[in-house]
Amino acid sequence: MTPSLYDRLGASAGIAKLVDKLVELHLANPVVKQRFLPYLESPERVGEIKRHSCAFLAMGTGGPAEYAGRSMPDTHRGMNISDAEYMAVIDDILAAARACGLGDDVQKDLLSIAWSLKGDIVRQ
Ligand code: HEM
Repeated sequence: MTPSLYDRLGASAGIAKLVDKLVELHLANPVVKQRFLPYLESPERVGEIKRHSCAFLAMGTGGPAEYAGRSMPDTHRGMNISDAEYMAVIDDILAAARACGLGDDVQKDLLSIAWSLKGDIVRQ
């Protein structure tokens, strides 16, 4: 039996590393960095967003976590996120996975989760 995506991501420690890398890449990505730079002024909010993102990913990949953050449409409502921004975030997800040494199978599974959420996030 194939291990769950949660286990292939390296369980909670692997997911925390992936989310840290992802935030680092978003802050350097010219297409989306303006969305995230203002949060650097509230480090406690950055910590909360990271915790929520870890729980969201753990919950969606077969892990034990309970996600206590807002729904994806509620989180991204009013941001008017474009297709180009969505693609940039997907590029960062795959680059973060590669930087964390995660293999092609994991990248493919992350990509399909990301695509399945597109309608909840773009132009909400
Ligand atoms: C697969 C795509 C995406 C997923 C799974 C995702 C997931 C999340 C999650 C779990 C949070 C934390 C929610 C909370 O703390 O309550 C969040 C926050 C956020 N996301 Fe996304 N997101 C995605 C795409 C995007 C895109 C394309 C953008 C814009 C370029 C974006 C911008 C933001 C911002 C600015 C926040 C902070 C919102 C706030 O708390 O004020 N996200 N996202």
